[in-house]
Amino acid sequence: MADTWLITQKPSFITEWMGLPPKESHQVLEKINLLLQDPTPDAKVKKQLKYMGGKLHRLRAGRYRIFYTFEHPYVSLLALRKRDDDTYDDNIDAEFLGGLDPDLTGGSQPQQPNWEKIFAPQETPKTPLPEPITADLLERLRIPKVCHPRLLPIQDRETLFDCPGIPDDIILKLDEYLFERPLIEVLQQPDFIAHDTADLLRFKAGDLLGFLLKLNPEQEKFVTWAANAKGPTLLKGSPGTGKSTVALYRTREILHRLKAAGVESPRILFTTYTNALVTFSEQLLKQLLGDDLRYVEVKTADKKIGALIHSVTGKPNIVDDRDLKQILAKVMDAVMASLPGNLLQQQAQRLILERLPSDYLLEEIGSIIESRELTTLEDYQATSRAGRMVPLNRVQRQAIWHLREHLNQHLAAQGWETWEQLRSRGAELLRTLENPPVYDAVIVDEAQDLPPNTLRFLVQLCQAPNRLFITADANQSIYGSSFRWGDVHSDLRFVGRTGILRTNHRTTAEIDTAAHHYLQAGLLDDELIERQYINYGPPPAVRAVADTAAEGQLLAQFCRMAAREFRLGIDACAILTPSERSGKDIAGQLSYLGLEATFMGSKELDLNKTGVKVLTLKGAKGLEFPIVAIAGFIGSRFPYMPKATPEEAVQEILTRERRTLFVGMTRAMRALLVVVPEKKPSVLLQGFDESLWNLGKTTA
Ligand SMILES: Nc1ncnc2c1ncn2[C@@H]1O[C@H](COP(=O)(O)OP(=O)(O)OP(=O)(O)O)[C@@H](O)[C@H]1O
Repeated sequence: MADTWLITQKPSFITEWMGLPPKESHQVLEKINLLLQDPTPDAKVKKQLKYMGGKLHRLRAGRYRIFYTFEHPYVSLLALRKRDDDTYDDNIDAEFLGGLDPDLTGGSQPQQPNWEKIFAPQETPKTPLPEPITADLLERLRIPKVCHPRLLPIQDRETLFDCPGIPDDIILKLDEYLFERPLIEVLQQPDFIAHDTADLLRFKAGDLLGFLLKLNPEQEKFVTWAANAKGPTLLKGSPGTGKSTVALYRTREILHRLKAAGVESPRILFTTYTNALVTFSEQLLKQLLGDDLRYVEVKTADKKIGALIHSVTGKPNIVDDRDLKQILAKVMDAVMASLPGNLLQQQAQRLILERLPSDYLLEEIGSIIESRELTTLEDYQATSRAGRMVPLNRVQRQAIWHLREHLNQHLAAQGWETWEQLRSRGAELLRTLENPPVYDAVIVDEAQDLPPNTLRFLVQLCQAPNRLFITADANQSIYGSSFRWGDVHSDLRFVGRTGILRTNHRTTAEIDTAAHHYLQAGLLDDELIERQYINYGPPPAVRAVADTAAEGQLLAQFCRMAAREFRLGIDACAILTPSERSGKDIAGQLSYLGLEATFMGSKELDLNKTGVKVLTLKGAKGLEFPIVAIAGFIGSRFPYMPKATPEEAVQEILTRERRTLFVGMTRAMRALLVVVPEKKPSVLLQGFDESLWNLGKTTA
């Protein structure tokens, strides 16, 4: 029996095909059908070329050439080119290749956009369009009619990019069709699966909304891996290796398995870390599952805990940070007056309570005692406090325990509780409920920041440990300093079921390498993992600015020029800031400079909004943007260091904030700029290695 072949295609291939006139479009499709019967070269219609180590092939379809590769079961459609002369076959023009080296099987890099050009643009000559924009073409590309009057008169590329009132995705689609993308850039695009040419036709007619991403082999493995084992599965990997993507596909796989096993209405919980990620993941799951999304609940763990407590014991009353600090100040006298032990011990306890700032004390109580559900002083004395850099001996821990008791009494008297206490109450409630509202499967994405009590809650929500799937990257942990699976739950033993993804699909090798080098000082997970890349580009850049006005100008120029240089729209740009205030200031400044920009708090995040998105560094967790600038440090207290913070705690804060910056850097897909203050930059904004970062002339 003949082999069965499936199609994968690049997004630019689809646009090129959709733009063809009907006759040619049909002809190309017929040729693809032939290709699916047998993609091997015949030296006539199908020919093997010398590029990509002999993997690149071309197929003739009238005046068009289809460039493809194949490896069973996939025929991968890369590009469609109109060529009139037949001499083209073996010696493809250099422009089409865009720097692809015939002798190399991989590792070729596209031409690098030039940073100096981005920061000091000169007037560029107009590039005429290779063919006119016609109503027919716009129809074929399914560009809405309202846009036609503005697009039809355009004759050059620069005017196309500056066309007011036309959404970026439309401009980019037209540009993609009109200007051939060099093959080396095409190769960096993801592959999408279309089972057959009928799928392509359905997509063209608007009956199919999108295609599924083709996973790489290691990702494919973890979609099904250990699904029938006894315990849970953990998937680790650096940023951008596709952990969340695999979690989504695993959800689909579990759903299919549950249905195949006769579960009529499966219930799956998919938890993400932030509200923004809930919206994002829901959209992706909708594409993947269609109507079956109704079997999956997407929520943050905190929402789930809050809802359960609300339904069983009534609405929780959470104390806010300011009130909590006030209560701490209020109870301190009574705490000092009632310290246990002999005089010497009391003196030592008094000293530590005076020495540690209130933030540190509250964090110790919240993230160590409450989050770990430590209920006795003995348990607290025995706990490892990993990641906390101020060492505390037995007597000092006793002081903190004593403080915690007073604090809790006071909170209880007011009918208040902290988030940490609420999470513990949620976990406890599940343990005691006769019929806990469990799920058939629980997927936990970005688990590295979940406190132990929350993880326990989620473990208990899952009917069977083998239906628990967790993704995590300890180096991206920014909320807590400590992260040890062993502390968490006996059901969280992953021995033999821990997978690691190595290929970064998001960030270019240059940005990711520079970000990891920057992180080195704050590394939590020192397991050496060899990283592999799909994308290459220019090194990230650092620029120093004297004041906020100069910063605004620089950011506006960077966003405009980088968007153009990378053939992306301004929508592709994000600016990440250390605080909401600096984010709002920058958004205001960019708007003043004529660039559409919106600050988005994590609750009002709308990734479909046009213009530059300005977010806090923490709010950007788990998200990604093609072009990223990290800015807003002038006049901001970054990193925030409470007064009189002891030296060891300073180190702890610096390490954590270094990870925050690392998370921000690794949100970038193609271009990254870090803007630092010229005067007195924090130590975290110094020491960028010039072999990895473009430091420019203006850098401190
Ligand atoms: N096989 C693939 N082919 C093409 N693109 C991919 C593939 N796998 C993942 N991607 C893309 O890479 C990007 C990063 O994926 P994803 O968000 O799943 O990574 P992650 O490991 O969860 O990252 P982080 O830990 O930073 O949140 C996404 O744009 C995703 O669509």
